[in-house]
Amino acid sequence: MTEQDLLSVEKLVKRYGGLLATDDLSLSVREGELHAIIGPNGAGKTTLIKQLTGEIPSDSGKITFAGQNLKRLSEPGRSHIGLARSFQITSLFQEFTVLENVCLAVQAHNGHSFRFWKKVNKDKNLTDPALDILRRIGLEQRADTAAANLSHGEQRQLEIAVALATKPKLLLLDEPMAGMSKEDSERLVERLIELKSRHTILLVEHDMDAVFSLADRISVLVYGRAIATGTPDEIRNNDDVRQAYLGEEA
Ligand SMILES: Nc1ncnc2c1ncn2[C@@H]1O[C@H](COP(=O)(O)OP(=O)(O)OP(=O)(O)O)[C@@H](O)[C@H]1O
Repeated sequence: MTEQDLLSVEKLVKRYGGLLATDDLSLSVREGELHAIIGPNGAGKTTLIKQLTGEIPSDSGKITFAGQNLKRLSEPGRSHIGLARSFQITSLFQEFTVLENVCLAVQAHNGHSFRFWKKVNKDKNLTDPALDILRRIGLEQRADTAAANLSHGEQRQLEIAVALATKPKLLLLDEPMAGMSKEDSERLVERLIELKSRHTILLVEHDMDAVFSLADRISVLVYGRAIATGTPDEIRNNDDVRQAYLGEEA
């Protein structure tokens, strides 16, 4: 671990019965970078994200985030110190508007309950930061639309907006482009280029065009191990990566 590292993963292990989903994995995310994790299906990307957030326990190894060992920290505790995963569509309040969803997340992060949800879109302490986030993610025109009436791509943007409401030090994005049209993906890439100037981001994504245009560094996971970490050019030209994963695509 170096001083630049916001997140450091050392010799992390997760077993599912006889299967090593995370196999002695070490990697780090530097403050300010967008670090992408790629790898074939079943490589262990989602498992790693879940270990980072605390959704599943690790069998061994160490995760250090912002100078703190995460071992004894619960999922909400990790979110509180700035580790935020973009929420899944299923966790959005579908009948509430876009603005209300983000206001509720701002309110929850400020430590208040959802009791007064009816008033959230009238409270400037909530609407000001929420509208700022919606502008950054490109959803401000949809502020008054019910989440249920958004397109798939817009719902994915709203998930990221909800995660941003927790003021994360590190934003974990697990396949944000999944299920999106090419146009929506390209639009989201533009937004992420803006977001990455203000946030450190760990991105798990199958869309290689998005990964190679966004990432400062890329780690390639195969069978739970990082076989390479480097800049997009280094990864493109790495023979092990080409053989194991990218083939002629790179
Ligand atoms: N709850 C579970 N119980 C048993 N095995 C699991 C469980 N979750 C994941 N696995 C296995 O762990 C390995 C890693 O899965 P994981 O979902 O982390 O991979 P992934 O890289 O995210 O894949 P994808 O790109 O398809 O999303 C796979 O072999 C998967 O079958």
